[in-house]
Amino acid sequence: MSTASPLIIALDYASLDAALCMADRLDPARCRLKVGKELFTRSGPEVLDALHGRGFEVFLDLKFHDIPTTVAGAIQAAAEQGVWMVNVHASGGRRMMEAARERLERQGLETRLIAVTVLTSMQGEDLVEVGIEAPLAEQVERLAMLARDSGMDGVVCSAHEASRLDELCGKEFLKVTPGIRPSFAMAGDQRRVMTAAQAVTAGSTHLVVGRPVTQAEEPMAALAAIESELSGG
Ligand SMILES: O=C(O)c1cc(=O)[nH]c(=O)n1[C@@H]1O[C@H](COP(=O)(O)O)[C@@H](O)[C@H]1O
Repeated sequence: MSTASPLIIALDYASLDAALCMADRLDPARCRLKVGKELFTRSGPEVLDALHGRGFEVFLDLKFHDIPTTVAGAIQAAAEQGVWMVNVHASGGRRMMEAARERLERQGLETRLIAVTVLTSMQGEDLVEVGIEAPLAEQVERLAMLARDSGMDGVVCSAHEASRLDELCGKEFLKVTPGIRPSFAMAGDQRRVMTAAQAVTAGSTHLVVGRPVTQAEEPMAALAAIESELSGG
């Protein structure tokens, strides 16, 4: 099932059963789901079949970062499982991203391909520690433009950078933003956070939401509260 909702719920669980339990409480007409490293490493492709079978579109978030041939092969493998979106780290560089794009095109695969700029858990001082002296916003812009020029459909960025990336890369370029904290939720380990409504106003095209929905007593009620924030309610 295809949905017009910008919401992507992160199924960050340690077991297939726990992930499917949550999926069964959500509605594929009102959100997409994200499968990340922990769940996929434990369950393998079985989780993708199970979620597709329930009608969900899936963002497979494995953030590949390796030599170009290895990443191109991994992206092909992901796309052949029928996922809606996959990602790489933009810091893997132009040749890596171009190889991934080329492989999808050669195989006629339509999975959306995006690149992570700077993780939303990072701040300027974290970048300095890994040898990047540029201000965080500048580093995000640099990686987003490199991603666009290397054929990516969009980027993962925080909502704080979305409006600038709208100007630089255009509206069509996807801005997938984690670090969404509805007015009722805690920031936790996230550093660059915004509410869903603020993020969409800033130019985010898709919003990744994990714990504010998955740890809510009533996940669909939490999702409905976010929808209501989005529609100005
Ligand atoms: O690629 C991602 O999805 C991602 C990139 C990023 O910069 N920051 C980030 O938090 N994420 C993911 O977004 C989700 C956020 O979950 P919550 O913090 O629980 O809402 C997690 O699954 C993270 O792995």
